[in-house]
Amino acid sequence: MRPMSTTSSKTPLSHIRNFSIVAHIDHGKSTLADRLIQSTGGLAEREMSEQVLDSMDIERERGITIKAQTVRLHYKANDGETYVLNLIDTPGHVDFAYEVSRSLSACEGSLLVVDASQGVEAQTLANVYQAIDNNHELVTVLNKIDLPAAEPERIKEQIEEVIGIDASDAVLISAKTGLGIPDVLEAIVTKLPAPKSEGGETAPLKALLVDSWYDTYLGVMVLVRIIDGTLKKGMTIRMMGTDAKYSVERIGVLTPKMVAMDALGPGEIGFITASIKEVADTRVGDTITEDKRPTAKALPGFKPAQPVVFCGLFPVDAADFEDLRSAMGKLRLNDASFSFEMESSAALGFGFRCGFLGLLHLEIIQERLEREFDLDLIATAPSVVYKLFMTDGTERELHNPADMPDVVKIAEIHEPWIRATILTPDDYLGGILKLCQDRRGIQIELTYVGTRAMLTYDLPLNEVVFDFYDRLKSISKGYASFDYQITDHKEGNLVKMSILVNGEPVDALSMMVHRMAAEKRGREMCEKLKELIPKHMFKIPIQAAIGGNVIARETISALRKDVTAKCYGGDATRKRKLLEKQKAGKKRMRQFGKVEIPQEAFIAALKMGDE
Ligand SMILES: Nc1nc2c(ncn2[C@@H]2O[C@H](COP(=O)(O)OP(=O)(O)OP(=O)(O)O)[C@@H](O)[C@H]2O)c(=O)[nH]1
Repeated sequence: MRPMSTTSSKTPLSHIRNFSIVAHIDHGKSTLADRLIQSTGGLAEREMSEQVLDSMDIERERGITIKAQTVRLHYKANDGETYVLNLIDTPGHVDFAYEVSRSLSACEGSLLVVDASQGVEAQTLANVYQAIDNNHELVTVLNKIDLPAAEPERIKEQIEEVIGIDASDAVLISAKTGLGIPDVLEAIVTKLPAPKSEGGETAPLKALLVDSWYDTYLGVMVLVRIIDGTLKKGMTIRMMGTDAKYSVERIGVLTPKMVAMDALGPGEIGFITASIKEVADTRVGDTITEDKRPTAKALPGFKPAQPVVFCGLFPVDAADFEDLRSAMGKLRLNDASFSFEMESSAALGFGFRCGFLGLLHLEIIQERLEREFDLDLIATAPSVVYKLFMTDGTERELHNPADMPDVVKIAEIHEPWIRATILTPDDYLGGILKLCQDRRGIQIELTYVGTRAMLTYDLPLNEVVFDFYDRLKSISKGYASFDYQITDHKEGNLVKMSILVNGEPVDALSMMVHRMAAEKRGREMCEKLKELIPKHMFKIPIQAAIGGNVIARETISALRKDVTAKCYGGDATRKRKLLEKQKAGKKRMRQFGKVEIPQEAFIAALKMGDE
């Protein structure tokens, strides 16, 4: 007898649909996914947490999806047949484009969700093109038609014009009220193709390793998509990329609750556990086969996601160093794209040099370390990866401005460039053009989508990692959308700018800048630091320098001995306030030689204002 929790497997291919949802952030992907789960009975209403698919707290708070997950739904269609629908969730943010692409490769179709009041945005484009690249069939879904501002007919035209796909039969829904959800389910069955399998269920096993994560109870879990053959419990599998062998312990699907299975057949998606020690032992994109009867040819693999932004993370309190190391180790268990190695800074002591997929990824990790592990951290200026071509013919990568070799030994410095797509209401176009121009951007294209401008710019990533996105949002009052991809490395006239406080270089503030922008940036940094560093008993010079050349300078004047002297003794409240202010200022300071620098000064100094 089989245990009760086990479901029999191997749905015929014709009755399987594997799909993703692609959308711009906030267009309602998670709300729609919840509705689909709810209306197919995957979870009883009371079990629905607000957003079932976004399982991590921070994701929920920020309303973004980070880790791709999957659910298996059972749907009885109008033709009377019951279908298995596998939804693979994809992250919506530009930093995680790589995860989007690997999730898409496990399915045959996508729901393209567009907010019927907002229309096509930058990430709609980026994500839909990725789906098209993966040969996906698309079902267009216009969401939020309950909103008075919804204009489904206009948005249909816009989709046809901008994306170039037929949107005449788009499904109109409100994921919020549930309107139109049955039509979405029906469209998934009738418009998206069933998976294909050349070999069928008796062929040698060929499965795609889609994702892996660490579960506290079950250990490493691997999400697989079966292409050919049958994956069974107890089978000895081999990962063709790493040549590692494992015995399959558990097979299951997420509904979204875990349900055990005996086997998975062609076209199916599920997870396995196999006593794999670390997530790092699994390689996303790898082909899984049966050890004793392997498939002849592996699937084309993915290239691993490369960190593109690096920064140093240091504990404010040196005693927290070991805690920081262990917290980072824990986060890495589930996030192989986050890397770290020990670093020591003259200014900040011991910490870690960390690599991230992008700025949002950096922020999320920093926030999780501070919140979940209760650590106070100082982050240094984010840096992109530069390629250094040395005069002796060798090539090396520079992740940290502090490691910059002697300039006379460098022949050329190359920096990464991106191609950015920006969609904005016409009113803000002027401001955005100026921002792109100030950041060394090269305009590639400017077209119109209705009343909105669509801009394509090539920009050095170095100019984007600081606060480009924040600036873009503030210039456009939040209306502009932005997406990018890294294109190539190009030679740049780059120099390392150091900041000296009271004659001592503060290594955590040094950064790579373009020669032409160095003076302006140096001046801004000095001015900001002048505001942010409290007065001391002596004069403090603040200087920006390239090599031995000082390019900007400010001086913080010396403090009068008694801060309350000006109060003439009379006003007691004012006196107390001043003293309190002074006391508060003592918190989270770092000592640099004789000077104390408040932590906020680092963060603020690294965000350069344009105006
Ligand atoms: N009025 C209205 N609001 C909706 C509808 N669908 C979603 N929303 C709201 O739109 C916001 C964004 O919805 P989400 O489902 O979180 O968007 P998302 O696309 O999953 O966002 P990411 O997870 O960041 O990719 C939420 O505040 C939803 O409540 C709808 O049909 N009508």
